[in-house]
Amino acid sequence: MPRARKPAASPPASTSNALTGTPAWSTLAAHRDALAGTPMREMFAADPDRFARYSLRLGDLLLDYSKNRITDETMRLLLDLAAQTGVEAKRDAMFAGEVINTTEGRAVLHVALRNRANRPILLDGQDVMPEVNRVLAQMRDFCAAVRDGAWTGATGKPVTDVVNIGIGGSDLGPVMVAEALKPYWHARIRPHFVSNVDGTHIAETLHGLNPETTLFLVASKTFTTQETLTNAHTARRWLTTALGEGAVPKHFAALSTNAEAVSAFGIDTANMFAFWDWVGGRYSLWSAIGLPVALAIGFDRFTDLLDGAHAMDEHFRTAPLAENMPAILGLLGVWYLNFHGASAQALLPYDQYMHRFAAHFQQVDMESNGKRVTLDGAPVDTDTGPVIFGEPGTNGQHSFYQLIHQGTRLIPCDFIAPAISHNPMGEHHPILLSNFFAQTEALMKGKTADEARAELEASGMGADQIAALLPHKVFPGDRPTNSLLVRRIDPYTLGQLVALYEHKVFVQGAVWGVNSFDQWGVELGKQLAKAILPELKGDAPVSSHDASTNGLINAWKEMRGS
Ligand SMILES: O=P(O)(O)OC[C@H]1O[C@](O)(CO)[C@@H](O)[C@@H]1O
Repeated sequence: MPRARKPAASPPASTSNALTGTPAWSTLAAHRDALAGTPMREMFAADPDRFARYSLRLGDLLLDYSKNRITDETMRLLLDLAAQTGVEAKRDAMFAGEVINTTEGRAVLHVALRNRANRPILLDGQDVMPEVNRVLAQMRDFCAAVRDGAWTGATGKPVTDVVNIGIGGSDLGPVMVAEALKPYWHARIRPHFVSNVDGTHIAETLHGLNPETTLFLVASKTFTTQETLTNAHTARRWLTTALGEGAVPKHFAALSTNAEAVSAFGIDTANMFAFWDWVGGRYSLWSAIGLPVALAIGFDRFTDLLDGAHAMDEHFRTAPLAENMPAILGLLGVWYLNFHGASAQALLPYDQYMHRFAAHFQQVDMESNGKRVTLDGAPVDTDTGPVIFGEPGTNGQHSFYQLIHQGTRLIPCDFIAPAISHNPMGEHHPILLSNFFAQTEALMKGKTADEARAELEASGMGADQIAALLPHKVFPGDRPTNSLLVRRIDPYTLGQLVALYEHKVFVQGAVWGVNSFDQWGVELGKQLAKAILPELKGDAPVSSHDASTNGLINAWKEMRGS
C-alpha cells in the first residue's frame, strides 16, 4: 500500500482559524455570562428530571452529564458550534478514508481495525478490510500457538513471559488495556512492558525472567525509535548471551509498518505483524500493536475489545450529535476550556485495574490536540487541548482533590466506575462507589457559608473560632463532572470506553480546526538529543550550546568522573 498520499483536493470543512468569530462563539460567551448566577444545585432543585434529561445509555454504558453547568440552551448552542465548525463532515471524512492528516498526507482509519461489520473501507479505491482481516488471522493463529504451548522457545519450553518493547502509542495503549483486563490473563503468560530508555526499565523487567521462556515483541510503527531499538538490542544481547544467535527467531516478533527495518534488526519477517501508515501511533492498540494484549487475554477476548470499540464507532458515526456520547463529552470539554478557562481535565477511574487509563489518554489527548496552528497553518485564536491527568479512586481523593474542591482553578472531572468489581472483597466495592457518588455530589453542591456555619455551631465551637475557620470550610461547588458507569470492566466495555475518549478528542480537534493526527512537537527534542549524544563522549568541555545547556553537560561530565 502506498506510504504517503496527497491531501484531499478540497478539505471536508472550513479550516479557518476564526473560530471565535463564529456566531455560535459569541452567543456561547453571552450565554455563559447569563448563566453565571445560576449554580448547578439550583438547576437540580428546579428540575427533578435533570438526570434523565442529561444522561445517555449505550448497552451497558451509562453517561450521566447532568452535573455540568448546562441548560438545554447551552447544549443547543454547543451543537450550533459543532455545526458551524463542520464536526459531522469531518467525522464522515475520517470514516470515509479521506486524507485528513494533511501534514503527513495520511488517512486516519483506526476505525477500520475494529470494523467488525466488515463494511468496505476504501483507501485509494482499495478496500483495506482484507489486509486488516489477514493480520487479525495471523494474530489469532500466533496467540493460539503461544497460549496452548505449541509455540516454544529455542529449547522447547512454552512461553511464560511476553515482554513488549515499545514507547508512546506502541506502549501506553497496550499497557493500559493489559492492566485493565488483568482478570482475564492466561494463567501461564505474564505480559511485561519496557518503554523508557533508562536502562533501569529493561534491567528491572528482565530481572528474574528466564530467557528460555521469554518472548519479546518489538513494537514500533516506524521501527526507528531510539528508545525502542536501544531496548530491543539490549534484550537481544540478553537472549543471545544465554541461548545463542540461533534462538532469536523463536524469541522475537515485531509489530511494525516497516518490514525492511525489522529484517535489518534480524527478526524474521514471518514473525512480523503488520499495520499501516493510516494507523496513528496513539490509536494503534487495535492493530498488531495489541498483540501483547491478545496473548495475555486470548484472541477471542481481544475481538470482544474490538467489538466494543466498533459499537462506539457506529454510535459516533450515526447518532445525532445531540445524543452522541463522544460529541457531548467533546463539546462539554470545549465549553469549559474555552469559555470557563479550565485548562486541565481529570480522568478518574474508580477501578484499580484501570490505573493507566489517564496515562494513555494523556498521550491520546495531548499529542493529538496540543496544537497551536490550525490545519491551514494559521495560529489558533483560542486555547486547544487540555492538560490531562488522573489517578484511580480513591487515591486521588487523598492527594489532588483538595485543589479540585477548593482551589482557584476549575477542573472538570470524568468519573468512571464498574457496577460490579472483579474483586468484591466484602464491603470494598460499596465503599469505593460511595466515594465515587459522593465526590460528584460534593463537587456539584459544594457547601455554603450557612451550611458550614451550622455545622461548626453544632460542634459547640465559639463565635471567634467559627469566624476564623468559616472561610476554610466553605466549598464553592458548581464544579462539573461527567460520570460513566459500566456493568463491569470487561473487554467489550473497555473497548467502548477507549473509543469514546478517542472520538471525544476527535470532536474537540474538529471544533478547533487542528490536525489531531500529527505530532511534530515531539521532533525538536529528539533532533537535539541526537546532536548532544556524541558530545557526551570524552571529558572535553562542551561549548556549542547556550550557557545553561553547556553548563549542565559539563557539570554532568565532572560528576560522572572519568
Ligand atoms: O511506534 P513508534 O514508531 O516507535 O513511535 C512511538 C511513539 O513516538 C511518537 O511518534 C512520538 O513520541 C508517538 O506518536 C508514537 O506513538
